Amino acid sequence: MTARSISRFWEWGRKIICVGRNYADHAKELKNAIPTEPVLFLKPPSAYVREGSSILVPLYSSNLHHEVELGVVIGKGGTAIPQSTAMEHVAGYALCLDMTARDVQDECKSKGLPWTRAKAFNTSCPISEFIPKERIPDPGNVKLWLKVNDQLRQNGCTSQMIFSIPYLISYISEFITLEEGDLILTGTPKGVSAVQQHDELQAGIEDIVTMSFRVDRQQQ
Ligand SMILES: O=C(O)/C=C/C(=O)CC(=O)C(=O)O
Ligand SMILES: [Mg+2]
Repeated sequence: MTARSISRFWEWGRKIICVGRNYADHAKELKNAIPTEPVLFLKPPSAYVREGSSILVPLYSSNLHHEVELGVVIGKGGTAIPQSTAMEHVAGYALCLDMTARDVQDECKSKGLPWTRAKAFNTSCPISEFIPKERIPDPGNVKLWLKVNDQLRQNGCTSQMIFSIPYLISYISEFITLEEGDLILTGTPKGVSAVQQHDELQAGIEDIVTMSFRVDRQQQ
């Protein structure tokens, strides 16, 4: 039996913990208040989709949005991790999209319901290859971009995050034990917008990684 490798963390079936409203410019574009503590939600491992497969617009949505985000891959688990040692728990990173059925999310928000149908559907978490930790020495200062059909829509920097990666690891692990293979999505900068069937999405982290996905509609 071959040993499993963290470089294929998406196969491990571990948690995907997402941080929302972590960039003031994105919170403002959706007319949300700037949070005073992290806003969290979860996606299941069935949300993962890799390059070569399509992002599927759920049958029940007509307003699917892209959100480009830096993902943090946990290499060493822990509970109540102090900020001072939080980065020792990081194995590496991945470029991620937090695909969001915005129409469904708006409906959930207006009814005071959870965002699960808007955020956790199959293919709602496209990811790049695994990026070893050494390749991003300062994850708090890297540029993220996303194009739709060659048009730049998002162009932000992780230095704009309200809550830093060490803070998020410490905050989350106070009440959710982090495990090897978990992924934390750290929120999106401004520029989110709708995608349509047959669109081509391209995203990148500086010259470190790029990825491409096609959008299709879920079949009946
Ligand atoms: O509150 C809203 O209207 C929307 C929030 C999000 O979708 C949060 C994120 O996922 C994010 O900021 O990355
Ligand atoms: Mg997001």
